[in-house]
Amino acid sequence: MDVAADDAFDEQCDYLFKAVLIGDSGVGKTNLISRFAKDEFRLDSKPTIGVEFAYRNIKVIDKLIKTQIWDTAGQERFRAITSSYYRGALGAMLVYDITKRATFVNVRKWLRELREFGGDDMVVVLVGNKSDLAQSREVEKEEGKGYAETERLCFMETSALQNQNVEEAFLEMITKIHDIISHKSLETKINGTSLNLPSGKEIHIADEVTATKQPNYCCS
Ligand SMILES: Nc1nc2c(ncn2[C@@H]2O[C@H](COP(=O)(O)OP(=O)(O)OP(=O)(O)O)[C@@H](O)[C@H]2O)c(=O)[nH]1
Repeated sequence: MDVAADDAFDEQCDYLFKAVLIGDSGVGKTNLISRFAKDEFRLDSKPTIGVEFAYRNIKVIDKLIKTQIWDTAGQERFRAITSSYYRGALGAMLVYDITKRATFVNVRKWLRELREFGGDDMVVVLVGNKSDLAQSREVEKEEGKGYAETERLCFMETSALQNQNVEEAFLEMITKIHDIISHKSLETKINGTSLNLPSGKEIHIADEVTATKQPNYCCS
């Protein structure tokens, strides 16, 4: 999409979603985002410091959705303030490296943080990245999948390097968020309150969809 087309999309977009990536340092968060947002990959990428953003515009059914994707450092000393990182996020990708067991063990720690600071309706996708390095695998696919099922998360193995399942993982998350938003909008309309902003756009952030307490959505 060129800049003019991007501006036109902004004018017409129905939803703005915020999504965050979390996981240990070096698991490939930055490269997953740059693959999805710009179709780029860097073998020599440096650790993220603070927070970075990327955007991707897509159409889901009849709605134009702009997704703002937040990337922060896996390393504690470079991390942004946790509560503001999660604020307003409707989706999260929790990433581990299939060749480093410690990054999978730490998924539990990241999930605790996410459940403490994130919204209750947040769509969470557990991602085992670097599937191109299957010969050095330390976490079996079934183990990742099993853990995701236990915790009611979506699950996918990806390779940012080979561009495998990256689009699918992000689209799974965005489509699920869209489903929840559509459901909530319907509920709101039935209850007689409009979510429309003065501009006529329905810009959704977490506060508008966390009215009821529910567990995180899973892929079933
Ligand atoms: N083989 C392979 N290498 C990858 C893949 N994704 C990322 N990498 C490499 O892994 C290293 C770390 O990638 P990053 O994307 O910077 O990792 P990160 O999770 O953002 O790291 P922090 O910013 O420190 O939290 C880089 O050398 C990447 O080139 C992948 O799918 N396959």
